This record gives sequence, structure tokens and C-alpha cells, in this order.
Amino acid sequence: MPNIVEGNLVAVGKRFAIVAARWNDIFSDKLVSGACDALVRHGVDDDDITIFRCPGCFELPQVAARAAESGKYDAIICLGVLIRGGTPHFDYIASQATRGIGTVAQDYPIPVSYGVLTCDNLEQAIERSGSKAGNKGVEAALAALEMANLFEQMETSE
Ligand SMILES: Nc1c(NC[C@H](O)[C@H](O)[C@H](O)CO)[nH]c(=O)[nH]c1=O
Ligand SMILES: CC(=O)[C@@H](O)COP(=O)(O)O
Repeated sequence: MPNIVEGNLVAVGKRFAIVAARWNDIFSDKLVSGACDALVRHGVDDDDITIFRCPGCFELPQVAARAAESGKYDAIICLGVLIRGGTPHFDYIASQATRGIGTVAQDYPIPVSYGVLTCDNLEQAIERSGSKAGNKGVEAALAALEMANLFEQMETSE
């Protein structure tokens, strides 16, 4: 039987940074509350969750990098809501925010999870921020928690 190294979903003393864009805050606030609720329900202490709010998704990577650089967190959760408008602006922000978050994940030795909604319309945002399609903030928080534990397992198994 091969050795399987994986992270569980029990948080003991793990510290999380939530980096969340304010744009479309009727939805992004729901992603934040979903993420916080998921972490607390899995044993994370309220005091071990720090929420950074930035203007929009374009700024997410900059803040995530600063949080990673600080060394204060075991994982970073990036949240935002992009809703397509009438120009290509959406595409540029979505691609840059995604690229930037991925770069932070690669440049720093801590997990960075992705909870950015990229929606064509309001209904898609409604569905993905706590209704029929779930809450992407919850998903991103649980991914960050699992990855933080996986990284810890990898360190001890090396
Ligand atoms: N249209 C959306 C934006 N636009 C703002 C940019 O993210 C950025 O804050 C601005 O260009 C200043 O640098 N941001 C979102 O998060 N969601 C949108 O739908
Ligand atoms: C995602 C956006 O940047 C978008 O909301 C901007 O709308 P528009 O393309 O109509 O300027």
C-alpha cells in the first residue's frame, strides 16, 4: 500500500489571513462570512483569523504577498467578486488577479487559496455566494485549511 500524505480538516493553532476585495460587497461580504464560519467550525480560533480588505480583485495579489511576507500566517485565503460589465475590463482584472494570486502561491512557502467569483451576471454571483451553488468562500477556506495541514504533514514526513 503506497504512503498517502494528506491534510485533514482539523485546525489546531493555525493562523489564517483572509484577503478580500470590497467591490460587489453584497456578495464578497458573504464569501468572507462563509470563510470565517467554515474555519471556526473546524476549530480555528477567532483570534487566529485576520481579515484584510482591499478595494478590488486587482489588489488581492499585492495584499496576499504582504501577508505571506510577514510570516504571521499558516495560510492565505483570497476572496473577491468580479461581475462582467460592458467592456473587456473584466477579462483584464480577472486574468491579472488570478495570475497574481498564483504567483504569490508559488513565491511563498505557505498555501494560498482562490475564492474569486468571475461572473457574467448578478444571478451567478448570488448562486455562488451562499445559495444554490454553495459559497466559494467556504470552499476556499476549507482548501486553505487542508493545505496548511498538508504542508505540516509534508514537513514532518520529510
Ligand atoms: N469591476 C470590478 C473591480 N474593479 C476594480 C479593480 O479590481 C481595482 O480595484 C481598480 O481597477 C483600482 O485598481 N473589482 C472587483 O473586485 N470586482 C469587479 O467587478
Ligand atoms: C469587472 C469590471 O471591471 C466591470 O464591472 C467594469 O464594468 P465595465 O466593463 O462596464 O466598465
